Amino acid sequence: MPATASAMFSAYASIATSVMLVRSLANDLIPFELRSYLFSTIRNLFTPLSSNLTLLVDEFSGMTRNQVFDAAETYLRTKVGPATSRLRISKAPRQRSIIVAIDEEGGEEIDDEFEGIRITWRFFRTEPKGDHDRSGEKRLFEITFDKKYKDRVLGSYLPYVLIRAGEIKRGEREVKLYSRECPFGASDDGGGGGGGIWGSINLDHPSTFETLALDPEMKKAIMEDLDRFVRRREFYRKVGKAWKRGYLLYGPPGTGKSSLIAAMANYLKFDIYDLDLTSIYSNSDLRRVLLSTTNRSILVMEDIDCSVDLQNRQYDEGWFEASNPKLTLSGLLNFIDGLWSSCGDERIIVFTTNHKERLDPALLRPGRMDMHIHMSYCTTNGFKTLASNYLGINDSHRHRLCGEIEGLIDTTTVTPAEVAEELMKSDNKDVALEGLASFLKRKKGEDMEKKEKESVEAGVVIEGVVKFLKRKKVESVKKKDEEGYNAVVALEGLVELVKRNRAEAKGAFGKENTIESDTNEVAREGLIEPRKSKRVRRTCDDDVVKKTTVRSSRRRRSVVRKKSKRRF
Ligand SMILES: Nc1ncnc2c1ncn2[C@@H]1O[C@H](COP(=O)(O)OP(=O)(O)OP(=O)(O)O)[C@@H](O)[C@H]1O
Repeated sequence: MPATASAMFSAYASIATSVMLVRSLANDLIPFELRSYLFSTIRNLFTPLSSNLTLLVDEFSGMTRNQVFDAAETYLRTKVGPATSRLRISKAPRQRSIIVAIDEEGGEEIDDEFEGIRITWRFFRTEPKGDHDRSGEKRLFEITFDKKYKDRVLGSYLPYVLIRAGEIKRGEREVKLYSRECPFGASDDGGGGGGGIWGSINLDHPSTFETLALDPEMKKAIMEDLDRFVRRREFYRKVGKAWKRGYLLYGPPGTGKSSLIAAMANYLKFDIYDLDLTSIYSNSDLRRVLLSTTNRSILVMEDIDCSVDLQNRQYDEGWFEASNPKLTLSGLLNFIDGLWSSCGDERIIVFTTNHKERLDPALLRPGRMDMHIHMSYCTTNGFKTLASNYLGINDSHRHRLCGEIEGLIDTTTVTPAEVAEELMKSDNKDVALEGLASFLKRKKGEDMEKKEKESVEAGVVIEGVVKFLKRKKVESVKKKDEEGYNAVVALEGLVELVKRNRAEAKGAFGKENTIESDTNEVAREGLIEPRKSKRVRRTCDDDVVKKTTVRSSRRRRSVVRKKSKRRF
């Protein structure tokens, strides 16, 4: 027995030595490529041929996220079948619905079928290979299917997964409100929007176009404008314009500017980036912050007239800007319609102001802010919407006080916020509407008192001017001073004009909601035919004054010329 064991051991030793010798000879004599080929041929001889093909989907593609991976995560949530044994659920604070996802740890397999092709998805992770491996843990999906369907899976199935994932995301999407001063510091969804510069929370603002107290025509116009904007990707590309749109919302405080922005975001499911310009110190700061916003978003700059002193355009250009890297108007304009504006798609920019007249004309120039929306004091239509929202009162169930209230609203400067406040005071319709009616009567009294006071003050000033002019006219006639006389007559004309405008303005409250758009731009956008285009402009008190001024001063000049000829 021992002799046999020793013989076996020596035979094994000599075989092992020969194998090692052959191997080292093969390594030395046969090139690497030929060796691999031989080994794989031998291996294939003993392995049954697989009819399956496996695709690997990494989480990252270079430095950026792999869109197929992200789409698969979303898509597979809807593919949970009877074979699935573990699911992962989550809900971030303020998120409305529970998110169900496949369990990444359990190596779950999910079967899917597409046009008769059976496809199996499997999720797995790869651990870093030792301390030297800097790539860290990797997350992957494995997609397995019959090889013969390779083209259909790559050409039809995967694009379908991408589209479906987009639809699912849009359907369950929560609108986010991003702010640089967000108390949560980072996005509460763990999502990457904002690149760390912005923090976000879910936008819980319930405002919608249905709840907004606005003129129905104006609501329709804004909604149509938004719809047209989002479906015009190809149009913007064709005409060589950045895919963005600017809205200027102006009007007194409490007329619904912020509510309209929330309604727009809820309607389009666009995130809101709320930018406080006072926290921006330089143009490069602005550029950095704006570049970290995402597509399909609304960038809001509220109270633009008081945010920063953007009036001094003469200092913006040239050496001054280079030596003072502060935030300037030109820096801002560059983002609205300069080269930087083309960075990103489907962007909406909204400026709000309580004082449009204080804005630099450069900001208002056509093409900068595409739509100027006047948010007015409450109108009858506005009241009807609020009464329906707050008390469930509508035209078929009109309250006895509605007529009186509508009459009062027409002649009072009251904001929708004030009306809403009164309507909220009681659930009882009688009590709430009686409260509103007496509030409006009080307000109307105050309005009239204020107007009367202003009118008396202005009247005193005008009378003083009239007396002064009469004296001067007599003096210039005595001195035969034709130039002085003409000047006095011209000034008299102006005084008359002011008087007339005051009378006109007394009747007008400027209460209609209006939209102004540059009609060339409107024509370009295909809203109206170019030949019918004209500047759409109505109802602002200032406009009434401006138009009258132009017309009347022309008339006045000819009257002055005739009169002075007659006199001398
Ligand atoms: N047009 C409106 N339709 C419905 N509700 C409105 C409207 N305007 C104001 N409100 C109500 O008044 C509140 C304040 O309005 P909002 O903040 O939108 O006004 P704003 O014009 O943005 O004011 P500010 O200029 O002071 O920011 C809102 O929460 C809403 O309840």
